[in-house]
Amino acid sequence: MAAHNATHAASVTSRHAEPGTEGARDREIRVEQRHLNRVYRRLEEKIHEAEYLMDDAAKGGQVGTPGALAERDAQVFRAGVHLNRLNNEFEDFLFGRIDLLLGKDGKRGPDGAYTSVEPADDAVRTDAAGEPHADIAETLHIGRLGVLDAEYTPLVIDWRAPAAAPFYRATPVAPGRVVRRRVIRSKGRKVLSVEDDLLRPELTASLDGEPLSIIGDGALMAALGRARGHTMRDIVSSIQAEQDLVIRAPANSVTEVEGGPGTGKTAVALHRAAYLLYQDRRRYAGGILIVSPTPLLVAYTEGVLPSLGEEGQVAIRALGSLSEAAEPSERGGAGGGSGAPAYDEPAVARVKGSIRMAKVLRKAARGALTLPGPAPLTRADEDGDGDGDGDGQLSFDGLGAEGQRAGGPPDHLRVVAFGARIELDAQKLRQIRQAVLSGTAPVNLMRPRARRLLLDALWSASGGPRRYQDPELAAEAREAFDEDIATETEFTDFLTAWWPELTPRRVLAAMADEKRLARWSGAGGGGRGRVLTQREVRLVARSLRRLAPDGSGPLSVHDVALLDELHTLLGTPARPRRREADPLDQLTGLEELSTYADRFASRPSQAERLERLRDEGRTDYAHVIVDEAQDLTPMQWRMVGRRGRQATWTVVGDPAQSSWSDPDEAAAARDEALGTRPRRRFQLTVNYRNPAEVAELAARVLALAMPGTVPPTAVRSTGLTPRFVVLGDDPGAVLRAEVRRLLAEVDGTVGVVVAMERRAQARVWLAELTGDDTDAGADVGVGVGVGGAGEPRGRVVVLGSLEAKGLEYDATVVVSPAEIADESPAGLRVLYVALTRATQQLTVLSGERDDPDAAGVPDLLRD
Ligand SMILES: Nc1ncnc2c1ncn2[C@@H]1O[C@H](COP(=O)(O)OP(=O)(O)OP(=O)(O)O)[C@@H](O)[C@H]1O
Repeated sequence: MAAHNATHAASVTSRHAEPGTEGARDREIRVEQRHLNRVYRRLEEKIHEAEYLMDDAAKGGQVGTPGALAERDAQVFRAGVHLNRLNNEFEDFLFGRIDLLLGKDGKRGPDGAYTSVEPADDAVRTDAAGEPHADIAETLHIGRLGVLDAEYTPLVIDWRAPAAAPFYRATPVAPGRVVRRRVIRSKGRKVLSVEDDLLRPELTASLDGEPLSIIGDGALMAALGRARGHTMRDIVSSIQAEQDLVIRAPANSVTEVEGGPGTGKTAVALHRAAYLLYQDRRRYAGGILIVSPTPLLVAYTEGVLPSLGEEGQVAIRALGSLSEAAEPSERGGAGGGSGAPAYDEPAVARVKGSIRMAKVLRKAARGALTLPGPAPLTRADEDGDGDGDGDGQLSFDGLGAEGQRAGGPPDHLRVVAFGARIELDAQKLRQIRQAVLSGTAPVNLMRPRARRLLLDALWSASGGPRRYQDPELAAEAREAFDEDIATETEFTDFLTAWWPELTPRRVLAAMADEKRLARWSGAGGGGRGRVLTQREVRLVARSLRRLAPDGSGPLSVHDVALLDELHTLLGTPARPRRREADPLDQLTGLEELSTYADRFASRPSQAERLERLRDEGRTDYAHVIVDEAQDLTPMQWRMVGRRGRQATWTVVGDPAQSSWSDPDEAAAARDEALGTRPRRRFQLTVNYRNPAEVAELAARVLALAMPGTVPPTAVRSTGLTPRFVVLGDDPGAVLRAEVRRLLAEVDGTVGVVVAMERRAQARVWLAELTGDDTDAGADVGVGVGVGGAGEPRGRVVVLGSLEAKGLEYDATVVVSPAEIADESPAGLRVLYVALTRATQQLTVLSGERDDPDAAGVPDLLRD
């Protein structure tokens, strides 16, 4: 067995020899290299084993008893998963090591490591001169996956295993058994460097008879100082104690995490997903949803889970892509567009996000049954061309001619049954509709009830009930009557037009009509009970004019929550399943002849399964993680809440960064979504992103935005105070010069944050640096101006203030704080977000509106 996990006997008295010298460093790197070599040799053995198993299983899969085949099936699956994971080339596969004192009770866990957190009473001895000494009893290496040697001794402990927790939790104040914590940086199979933290500086410790070396100043600072790219890195080698508590918190009920900018909330949320999967893979595989505010943040963070070995297990979705109701509908016409490229101004967003919209939509979903053309989809339209050519022209043999002429639903039903004419007039039809709508079922699912009530009414009108005294005879006659009428195309066509199948997009588009929306929001009567004011009605209706009548067209992120609500209110009628016709199938049951190996080969990958779940409109996730939770509007909370009715939750956010103007309304909707589940609250207090100089400036805005809120403590300082520059007469040139200067100063990215309304202009100003040729007049949608690879293209990003959420850049230029602050009632908090994006340097550019002083410091940022 390897020495790395052995109990070391020798005792040593000297303190750390040659601490931090090159000789000691090289020696320690060689030590770790030897261990890494062993790990890779073992991984290669495992890969060969897995390949052999797969091969063997494929050959043997066609014979054997059902039990043996099922067992073989399971083996193959396990081997496949293992092989897949081992084949992933991880950078920093092995990244940590802890050297520990003997555990209190000497017990070991299933992974071979001592389980006790506290050291044994005799782990530390005192020499004659009163100096404490200790022997390192156990050394554990920590990595992205657990690796055991042939004797089941851990070569690497999975970072999520209980035995790895001391690597993250130990502090000099509460070191437990940890004497030395080491972060190992490697690339591929080569160890590049080691950085140590000494957690028991009071001890003289020895390992295998040698003094314990301490190299470097700790890994955290090294990690924080590195240049940023366009994707987030995992923090697995330097998770801090307060973060680790959140990551490993038990997943029952709701885990709420608050913390200021840069405290690692997003990082913690992602690592928590990986931890939960490790903890209980069966429960969580494919069933964790991470909700992010913007597609930019999704793109920024989606590489983290694969780097933690969790590819395809977790769905990360932007709020604008969460609802299938926003997908271009199969039958609802072309040009639907997915995602959320349109932008709603704050005043519009405020109304669309408000909980009051739930009431409006309830009315809209019902009111839309009487919409005029272009008509709803009907059977005549099931050719899928979506042109509605059958609608409005349905001929009911004189049925409802008036309604048809007006382009609305028929208001008149006339049928011939048992040789007699029977009619239902507009008033009767209205009554029936109201009776149906008094139910609570989704509107599209009410059609069967509507059909039944129509038949009841026709039966009554035919005089049927009066004609038969004998109940049995009456029942028989009624059955025959129903069958007669219900099979008439006149009747079925009438029903399709009178109770059309509505799509969420079509109903949303119908809200672009101001008068109609006023009716649906009770604003027509100018008084009591109205849900939206006339002004709000106008704002919403105007914003929806970008949609075609069938609802195709660009959506804003706020529209998506409305569509999702409508989807719930309308429901999807069950359709008969289409089955690929294969006559042999039914005759012989041939599909049973496929082998287990065949079925394994055609087994969908995790990613495919996840995609399929999404296509099926999965709404029952086992765990939902909400990032930037402070920004969800009440309507978005309802949408997210529907995806986690039975779930446990992790909710991370920072109220001080909220761009939503009515926090109380959002809090109520959040409570509704999370239900009465008990909550566990955590607070993160250290800012790992911003240097102290940047954090100090941002704190001035925080004091204005949320007086009394304590900002997180910045963990490092760069000595570079923020720069202030006045935009002057040629703002484009000033901005370009500043961006060029910063590109020369930092190795990584430069983010330029402007007011939402200024995005197009800023893109033009910076086109020569970003390689973006969008013209100024265009609606820039999600507005990223990232060019291709190379210098400086690909390093400069232009963002609207609301898009900067969650992102970070080596250097940030914030253009006109006043413009950003004035854009919405939550503008100061949005400005706070903009000012907290930089990891190295910050420049603030001021226009006239900022009222800069002689040093160029804008009014809002002065002391
Ligand atoms: N323990 C850590 N070790 C190394 N880097 C860390 C650690 N914790 C956080 N960071 C880094 O700090 C930066 C900020 O982290 P993150 O984006 O998760 O913070 P946040 O709280 O979500 O910020 P915001 O509220 O502004 O979105 C990231 O670059 C992250 O990698």
